[in-house]
Amino acid sequence: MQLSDYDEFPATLPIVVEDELFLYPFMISPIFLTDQKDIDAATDAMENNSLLFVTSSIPGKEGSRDFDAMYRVGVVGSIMRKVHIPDGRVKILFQGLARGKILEPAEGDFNRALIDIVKHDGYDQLKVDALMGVLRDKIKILSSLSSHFPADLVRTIEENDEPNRIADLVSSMLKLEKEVAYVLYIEPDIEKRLLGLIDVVTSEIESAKVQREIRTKVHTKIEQTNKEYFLKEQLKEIQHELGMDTQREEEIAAFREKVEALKPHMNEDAFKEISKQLDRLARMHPDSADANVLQSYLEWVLELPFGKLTKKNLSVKEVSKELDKDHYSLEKPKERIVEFFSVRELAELRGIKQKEAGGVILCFAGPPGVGKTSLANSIATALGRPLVRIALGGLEDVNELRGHRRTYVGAMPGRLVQGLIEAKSMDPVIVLDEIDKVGRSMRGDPTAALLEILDPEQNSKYRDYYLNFNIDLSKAIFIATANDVGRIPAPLRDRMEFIGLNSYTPKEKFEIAKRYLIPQELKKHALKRREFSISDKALKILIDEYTREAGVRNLRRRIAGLMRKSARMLLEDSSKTHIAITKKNLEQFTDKKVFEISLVDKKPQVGVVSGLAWTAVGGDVLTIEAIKIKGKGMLQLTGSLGDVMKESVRIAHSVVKILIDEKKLEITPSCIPHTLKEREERISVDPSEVYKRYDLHIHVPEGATPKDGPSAGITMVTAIASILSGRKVDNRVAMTGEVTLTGKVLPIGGLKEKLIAAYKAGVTKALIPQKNYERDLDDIPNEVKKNIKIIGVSNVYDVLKEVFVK
Ligand SMILES: Nc1ncnc2c1ncn2[C@@H]1O[C@H](COP(=O)(O)OP(=O)(O)OP(=O)(O)O)[C@@H](O)[C@H]1O
Repeated sequence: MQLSDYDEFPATLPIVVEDELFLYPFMISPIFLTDQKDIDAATDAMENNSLLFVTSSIPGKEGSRDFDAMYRVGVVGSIMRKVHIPDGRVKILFQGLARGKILEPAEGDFNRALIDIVKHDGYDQLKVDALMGVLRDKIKILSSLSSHFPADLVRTIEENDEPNRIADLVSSMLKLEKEVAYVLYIEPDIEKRLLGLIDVVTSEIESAKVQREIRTKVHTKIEQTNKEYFLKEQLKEIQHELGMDTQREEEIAAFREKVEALKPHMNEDAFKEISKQLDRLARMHPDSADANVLQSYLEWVLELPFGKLTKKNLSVKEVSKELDKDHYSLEKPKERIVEFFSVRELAELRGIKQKEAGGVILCFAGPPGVGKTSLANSIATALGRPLVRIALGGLEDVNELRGHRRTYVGAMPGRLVQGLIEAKSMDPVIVLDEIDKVGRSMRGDPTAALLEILDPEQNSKYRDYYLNFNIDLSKAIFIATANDVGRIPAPLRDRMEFIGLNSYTPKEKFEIAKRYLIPQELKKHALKRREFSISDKALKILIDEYTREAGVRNLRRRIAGLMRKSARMLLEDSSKTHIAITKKNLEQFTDKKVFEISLVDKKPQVGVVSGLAWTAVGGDVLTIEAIKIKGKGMLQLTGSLGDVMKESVRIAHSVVKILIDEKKLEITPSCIPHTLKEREERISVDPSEVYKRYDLHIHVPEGATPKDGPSAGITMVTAIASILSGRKVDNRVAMTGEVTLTGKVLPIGGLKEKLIAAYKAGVTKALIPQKNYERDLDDIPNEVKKNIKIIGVSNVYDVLKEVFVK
């Protein structure tokens, strides 16, 4: 349809209002109609084969089809095609023919109005040509800077002479805001219109230049990102073509299948959390960082042994059998363990829950290598449960135990949860190794976390921060190990039942090696019994001179070393069928000797005394040294002594002073430094002058090792008494005992360790508090009792009677 088909204007035409586009004559544009009034107007125009008037809505009034919401001047044109789209919209292809103007709205169900064609004013050709020249030049510049102006459009502008048409074309390409576009569109004076357009194009050029500058700056970066983006997209496309992206769907489906299978075994809380995270993963872009985090979360949680139990009933008989099978001696600890499990078995038989049965935790306490972990191992074997070992000593952060929240970079579940996963069962035996080392260098509050883990009231709802749901730990059996019970935080200590393990005597070590370590190591080294042997003498030397330890860990290593060498010799020389290690050739098989405990000095000395000490790694013999320097009765202490030990030296000093005052410790005049006058005039001096005129310096060697405790009391008394009285002390006598100001001797701890150490150091006589003598002597190995004369002492007089060389 042509405009000329309408010879009569003004004419009443249906009106369509366009909310987004601003149309110009001579443009062919698709228009989507959603408003019923627009659809009706277009339908009317099609049915009546009439022209259509299309105008834009006034900014801010989009959506309204009232007359005051639309611009008065628009485009008269015809509908080339009309299509109904399935979603209810109607699409028309509209060809603009002329500029039209609403003269007067008309009545009707849809918008109609009396429309007239807007005629252009006449113009000065010369001026307009000049303006058009300027506009064309500007457009050329703009097209070189911006992709909005394609080259063929520039050509059309060059070839066309109709200024209004060119103005329409340029306006349409500039994507002007509606208001600006409308002002230029309705301008009747073409000169003004062209000038307005030149202004707009000039400012467009400026902004295009700035944009270009910015773009060059960020160009390299964007280029790189774009390159990666496109490569990734291409890769995805290729994967899609090859059907490889179904892999992810399969992965999600596999996760879902697993979750469903585990659902009956997990609590509601867990199911909800896991399902939630799985749904999130399914919605995520597979390459996003979050997707990776969730993926590993799901991999972890679905490994948890939900609902898996070993199903074996507790049997004390088996526990006892296993303990005997793998351990020599240790009668008392074994007995205590069996008693502990008897209570549990009884409670189980009678249907009493662990909570009600008291639910205490076993703790094996003793020096390293004496079989704490190995006892726990036997318990696990007897109960048919897997063993999980959690080393608390190496932990730096309490969240390593409880899990890091998922938002933390590199987050993982806590060690306990990892342990359950490793054990593949919810009721393993969990060994909390070195519970006494907890909390000293850790971030967070490990005691609180451990209390929750160990408390049967709370551990059925144990929450790991990473999992973010509760799990039931109450089926697991916890066993703690510690070197020094005193260092376990008090609240934890209250929950535990301690089973003490002590250092082994050389004879015990010998038996353990013969019965257990050698056969076990033979197996590990693929050696047959007839291929390797070690004589008893050689084994004894190995124990005494090549290891220095409370337990047998290094001894095991030494034996393993012998076997490695033997295995090599057997392989290298096929004529050899047997390697025998004897006292003579032992040195060729092992490296340097380490003397276990240095032997005490056999030579009696003044001011040098052997004291017995207990440490977390076993007993020890400490030499205490005292010297006197002329002075004013001051006391100087060195050797990293703790406060309690310092106090006990002061007490000892006072006790000796009183002994001197009461003439219980003989001070010969030669011990006292006399003045010249006293010497010349032979003035007799009171014995008390000895402690007034001498400063004392007390030192405990191995100065870098911290020492504390009151049990060196009688040793200090001896050292001070010896130095002041000038009497020699028999160093083969060693002693331990706290001393009071009145000279009484109080009992001490760790007696067994101390006496074993004394025995190893070649001590012949040991002075111990009378109370310990009466109470603890049964625990001391016979081997020690046979070789050392043990004497109970109640006060310092008893001590001094025994120590000096006559
Ligand atoms: N009485 C024993 N009978 C047989 N073997 C023993 C005995 N005591 C210890 N062992 C062996 O000594 C080695 C060290 O023991 P274990 O690892 O249990 O020491 P531990 O007390 O747990 O030390 P730590 O405190 O350093 O962990 C083990 O190989 C164990 O088999």
